Order: sequence, then C-alpha cells, then structure tokens
Amino acid sequence: MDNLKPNSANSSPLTPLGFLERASIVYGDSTSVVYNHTSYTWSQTHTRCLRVASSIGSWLGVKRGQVVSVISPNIPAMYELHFAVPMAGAVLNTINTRLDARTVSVMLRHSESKLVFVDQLSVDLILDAVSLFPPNSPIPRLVLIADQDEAILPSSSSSKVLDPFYCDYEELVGRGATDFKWLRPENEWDPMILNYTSGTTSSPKGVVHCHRGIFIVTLDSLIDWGVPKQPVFLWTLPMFHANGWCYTWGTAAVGATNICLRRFDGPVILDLIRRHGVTHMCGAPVVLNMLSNTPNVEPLKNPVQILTAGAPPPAAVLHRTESLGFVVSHGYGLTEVGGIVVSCAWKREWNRLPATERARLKARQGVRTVATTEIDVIDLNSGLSVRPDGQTMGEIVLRGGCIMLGYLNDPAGTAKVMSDDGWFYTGDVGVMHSDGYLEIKDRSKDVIISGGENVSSVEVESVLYGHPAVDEAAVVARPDEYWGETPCAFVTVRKGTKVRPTEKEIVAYCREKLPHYMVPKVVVFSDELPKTSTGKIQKSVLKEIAKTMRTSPAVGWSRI
Ligand SMILES: Nc1ncnc2c1ncn2[C@@H]1O[C@H](COP(=O)(O)OP(=O)(O)OP(=O)(O)O)[C@@H](O)[C@H]1O
Repeated sequence: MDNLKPNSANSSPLTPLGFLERASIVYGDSTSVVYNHTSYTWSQTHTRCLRVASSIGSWLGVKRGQVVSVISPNIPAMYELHFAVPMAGAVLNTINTRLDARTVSVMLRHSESKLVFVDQLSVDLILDAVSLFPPNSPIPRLVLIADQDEAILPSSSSSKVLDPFYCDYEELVGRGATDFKWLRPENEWDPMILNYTSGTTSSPKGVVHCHRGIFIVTLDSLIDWGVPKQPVFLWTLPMFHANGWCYTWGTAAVGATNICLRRFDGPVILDLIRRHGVTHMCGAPVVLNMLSNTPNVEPLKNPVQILTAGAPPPAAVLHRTESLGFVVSHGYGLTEVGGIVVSCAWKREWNRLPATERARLKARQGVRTVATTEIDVIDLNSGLSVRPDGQTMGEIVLRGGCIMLGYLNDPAGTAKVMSDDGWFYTGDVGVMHSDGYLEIKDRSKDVIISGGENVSSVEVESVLYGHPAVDEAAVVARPDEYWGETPCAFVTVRKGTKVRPTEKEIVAYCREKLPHYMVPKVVVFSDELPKTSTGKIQKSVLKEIAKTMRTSPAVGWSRI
C-alpha cells in the first residue's frame, strides 16, 4: 500500500463554503432566511452570496487573504457575508456591535482591514472609530448595510455623514455576477476567519482560523447537538460572537430556515417561536435566565432545543428553562476553538432522575465532541492529569483540528497557550469526575484563595442562583488581612420580589449549602451587574470594587 498516496481527487481543501451550493440544489425552493417582511430561498441566498463575493473582488478590489470586517446584528446581510467574504478569498472579521469606537479602531488597524460592511445603526460608531486612525494611515473602504425593513438611520446620518460610504450593500448584490466562480482555498490551512475574543479577562486577541478548522467544528457541532434536516433556527446568538458558534455555515448544511432578528427580549423570543415554529436556538446562560424570568410565560406548545455555552449555566437556571418546555443542551468552547468542543452528552438513563438532579448533571460541561481529539484537566506543576475525583482542580487543556492557527501578529501570546507538549491551554480551571465528565470551576484568574483553600466562584454562584429572590450573581475575591482573600458576592434581585432578602439572609442561605470557607463574607446588592459586550459578567470590574471595600460598600452599591 506504500504507493497509495493523497492525490488531487481525494485532497481538495476542506471548507464549509461548499455547503451553500449544495443547499441551493437540495433546498433551492425552501426558505433560507426570514427577517421581518423579507425572506429568501436557498437558491436566492446562493445567488446573492455569489454576487456579493464577485463585487468584493472585482469592484471593490479586495485580494485573496485580505481582511474584510462586518459590524452588524443578526440580519440577512450578516448571514450572507459569512459566505460571500470567504468566497471572495478574503478573511472574514465580524465585529461586536456593542464595542466602543476606540476598541473598534484598534481592531481595524490591527487586522489591516481593507473593507468594512456597516449596519445602519453602527454608522456613528464606525465613523468615530475611523476618525481615531493616526494621520496618513490607510482607511478601509466602507459599505453601508441599509436595512430595507427597518429604515432607521441614526439621527446624525444626514447624506453628508454617509459621504464616506463607498456604496450600499444592495448595490453590491445588484452589480455582482451570478456565474462568479468563487475562490476555493488553495490550501485548507488558508486563513478564513479572524475573530477577536470577548476581552473578559484581558484585551481582545485576534484569533485566526483556517478553512479546515471551521469545516471540522461546523460539522462536529451539527452532529453533537443532533441537528436534523430543515430545522427552524432562531438567531438569538449574535453571529458576531464566534460566528454564532459556526451555525452560520451549519444551517446551510442542513437547509435550515434562519430567523433573523435585530434585538430581542423574552416576549419577542416567545412570539417568534410561536409564529415561525422555531425548533432550535442558541444563547449564553444570560438568555436562558431572561427567558425563565419573563413574567406570565405559558409553557411552549412544542419543545424547542436550546444550546447554551459561553459561561457557566447555573443548575437552577437550567431547571427553570426546562420547566417552560425548552430542551437544554450544554456546550463549552472558546473563540480559540471556533465553537463547541466539549458538551454534556446526555445519557438516556438520566431522564429517570428527579429534575433538580438532572439540572445538576447538565450544568457540567461534559466530554469532548466526536471531532475533538483529546481533552484533559492537568495539574500545572506536575503536568499530569488530576485525579478524576470531581474535587481536584487543574487547567483544562485540549487538542484537535479546530484549534486556531494562532493569534494575529502575536507569536508570544500564541506560544503561551499552545506549547510544545501539543496542548492548547484554555485558562479555565476544572475538575474531572469519575464518569469522565469534566466540570469548570472557574477561570484561572477568578479562583478565590481563602486561607489556602481554592474557592470556585462558579460553585458559590450556582448556590446563589438557587435562591428564589436572586436574579443574577457573581462572586469575586475580596482582599482579607487574615484569610488572604474571601468570597464577595454581587447580586441583583428578581423583578417583582415582594420582600427583598437581606445580606444576613443570603449568607445564612449559603451556609446551609456550602462549607464555611466558601460562604460569601460580604453580599452587595445592585440593580445591574457590569457586562462585557458579549453579555458576560465583568468580574474584573467587580474585583476592583471589592478591593476598595473594607466594611462598607463602594458608592452605588448597597448591603441591605
Ligand atoms: N459552558 C461553559 N461553562 C463555563 N464557562 C464557559 C462555557 N463556555 C464558555 N465558557 C467560558 O468562556 C470562555 C470563552 O469565551 P470567549 O472566547 O468569548 O472569550 P473570553 O474568554 O470571554 O475573552 P478573553 O479571552 O478576551 O478574556 C471560556 O474560556 C470559558 O471561561
């Protein structure tokens, strides 16, 4: 067999872009995208993407390997650009619409972006970002995405303000060639995506993924969640957040109907579920919390699959969401791995357990997905696997085909997380249970060390979420002269709570459920917790507040 080698018939570069052409054949007349009064079929989406890709290259002059950015919520153009930009041979960089102008400016310069597609509501943001470019530095071309269905340009958007825009998105569609031969990657390791991390623990880092990695994680995510053909997929997860965990390309593979929406709250989601017969949706735990705290909700008529990841989902929130008729799946991933690489693979026999026990098991992050090569929890001193006792903490490490190529222009940062031993170091601290399922206990930067004991902030938070009056909770370290650090809890109280709990009551509640050293010594009540642009609680901000607190809380916070 020695002379049987890879050849040109069996080694065309892997890429998820081919899913679109296939969808146009198999599902050509079926609805691909719905947004307010606009809808397209898969055949139309295919043609529109080819036209945009053709215009990006031939009219706007973008070359293979150059970066093209998009700043947009979940509207049809955002979906199409996930195909059109890489089909033009360019590298897609989606930018979070909630970032500030300075950060956007840094990202555009860092990525040397050549072209930016800008949703109408981000016009001011992008113009401010561009105005921060140093004199004489090249400015990317701007294309406006004017929303046909919600024609609201920001107040300052007089025609003069729109002058810097080269053209409108629909003009690109109109000018493009339908018979455009899209640029296949020359090599499956060619960069396809540049995503900046959320910046929860440090400044955002530019993660680069290749076609091969995205192909692997996209198919893996469909299999892992058991997504059937032609589901109805509601876009409650921002596509700018790790490309909607790769379901942007995945929905084309299965011919789904993508329900797009600009913004949402609990009632909007529930209304869209009813109107469109939604079968699948994704969201960080904050979305589950929003749904389960929506007043006067009637249980769903048909079960809806909801995949949650991005932050630890407290068991109490999982339980409340499932009692509304959602079927929750729980996954874990990072921008650096493209999507979900670990999930709480559900065992049929667990269905017989009481609901609270099911929720406790489901709150664990779980096992590697089928296409992830290996995961482990290792002791950083010895480099060996920790004991699988559900107690001994270590760092979660991964290896597999969907791990990023590296951080853009940051070899030192890349080397720090991907060392010669072949592991990618996640920076997350976890334990391994005896059944082979792992559970995250914290981010390494958030572990609280009290009297020499490691306290998992996630574990304390999960107890706080079980309190009927607690809406959101975050636990951080507060410096303590005697213990070194002690847990300090920040909580918001649920709307409609008649009798607000006191600090003493919350502490007493935690004492019933946690060892003494894990119980928060201080509980601070607030109307809102600070969040990152991807909706994660900003513990770094809370840590700063906790540091300044001795016996009395900082201004704006109260200990009832
Ligand atoms: N199911 C989950 N349970 C607990 N934590 C999770 C889960 N899924 C993701 N996470 C957390 O989210 C992190 C990945 O988030 P993301 O890639 O959006 O950037 P970030 O880590 O928030 O930002 P930065 O790296 O810039 O601090 C993981 O490292 C982990 O801490």
